Amino acid sequence: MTQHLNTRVLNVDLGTRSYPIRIGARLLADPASYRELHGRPLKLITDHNVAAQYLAPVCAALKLSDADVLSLPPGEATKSWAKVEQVLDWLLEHRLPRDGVLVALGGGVIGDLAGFVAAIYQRGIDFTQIPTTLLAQVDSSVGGKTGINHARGKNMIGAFHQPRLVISDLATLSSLSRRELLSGMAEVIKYAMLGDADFFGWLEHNLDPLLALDGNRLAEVVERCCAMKAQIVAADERESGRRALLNLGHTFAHAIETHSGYGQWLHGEAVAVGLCMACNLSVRLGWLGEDEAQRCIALVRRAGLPTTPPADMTVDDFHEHMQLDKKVQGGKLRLILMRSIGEAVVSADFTPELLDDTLSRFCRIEAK
Ligand SMILES: NC(=O)c1ccc[n+]([C@@H]2O[C@H](COP(=O)([O-])OP(=O)(O)OC[C@H]3O[C@@H](n4cnc5c(N)ncnc54)[C@H](O)[C@@H]3O)[C@@H](O)[C@H]2O)c1
Ligand SMILES: O=C(O)C(=O)C[C@@H](O)[C@H](O)[C@H](O)COP(=O)(O)O
Ligand SMILES: [Zn+2]
Repeated sequence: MTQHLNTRVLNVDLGTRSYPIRIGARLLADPASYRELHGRPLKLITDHNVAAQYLAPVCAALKLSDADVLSLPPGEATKSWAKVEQVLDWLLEHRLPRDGVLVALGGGVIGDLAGFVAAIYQRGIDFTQIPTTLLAQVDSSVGGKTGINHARGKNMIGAFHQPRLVISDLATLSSLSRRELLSGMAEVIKYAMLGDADFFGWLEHNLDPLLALDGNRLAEVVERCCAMKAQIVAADERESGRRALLNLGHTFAHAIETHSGYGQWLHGEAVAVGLCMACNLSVRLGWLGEDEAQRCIALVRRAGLPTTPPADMTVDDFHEHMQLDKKVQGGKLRLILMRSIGEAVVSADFTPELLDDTLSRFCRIEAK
């Protein structure tokens, strides 16, 4: 990875629960990154892949011993009740007190799991995010949505629980697999589509160096996305209004992830398809220009992300999973749709027929 900008600090403004997001290179090994945690009892969870690369410097910086660390298997299956129980048992066995802090070192899976455990352990303790994937740095480490999956639906069990501190070390992105990097890019494209037309144009121009891990551009992406998310979360922490815009593409995406049993499709890959489907429906409604939809789909494709759902998925499969979407209100599905590039809206103003037209257009086999 090439040159980085200096450390930048953003703030998520939530009154007494406000917290900093530190973004920079080589923060992870620097004890000063964690000054808010000094003197607090700490326990850390991570996954085996991340542990192999980054656990030693974090333990040195935080003065943690082996007994303070629990490493779990990598992958979406770790966002489960079984792992919640395992982490709770481990915290109790090691007697983490209520003034202790649970540290999450890893991607969105570890962050979502740790946040949920922290929300319920002894009725709620502090937690800290050290995100190591692009997806986690631009999205999951910020905003306090925590939770696990259920066989019937993605993130169906969880809590809003904000971290106390987020440390995003950009240097960790250099060891990410290409597939995981691209998965994070889907959420980046989402931000631009839902709320920032200039950023969308910037991404069109800078995609190639970004995917080649240009440090300055990656730093800019993480900063811009976190700034946008911090602002939205500060205004609507519990998604009673505009926070739902961050769900652009996600109703379709979660249906794909649930259908495929979690893990076969990465979250960002499913989001990429969901973005294309949201564009398609928005065009059918006459809200989004066909040319703008094509620009969005072209960017998703150029980023090496999928644009169609799994070949075995039917219109009925989508309906079944979408009924359980958390944005259903008064029995009516609400979707995030596009008015233009940079302007998304939460809407139930589509007919079942139009939605079916979009689903049929994307499903390659007939309904069962
Ligand atoms: N809470 C939220 O607001 C929010 C937002 C977006 C996504 N999510 C959730 O986040 C999860 C996906 O997160 P993810 O994409 O980070 O996946 P992940 O946590 O599974 O990490 C991806 C893979 O990369 C490995 N890895 C992590 N960091 C690495 C590094 N620096 N170098 C090499 N390998 C590394 C991991 O071991 C794992 O195998 C999904 O469950 C999704 O629902 C939550
Ligand atoms: O932070 C949010 O709000 C989001 O919607 C961000 C999404 O990228 C993320 O995937 C989130 O976990 C989805 O939340 P859900 O409430 O639809 O499960
Ligand atoms: Zn997401």
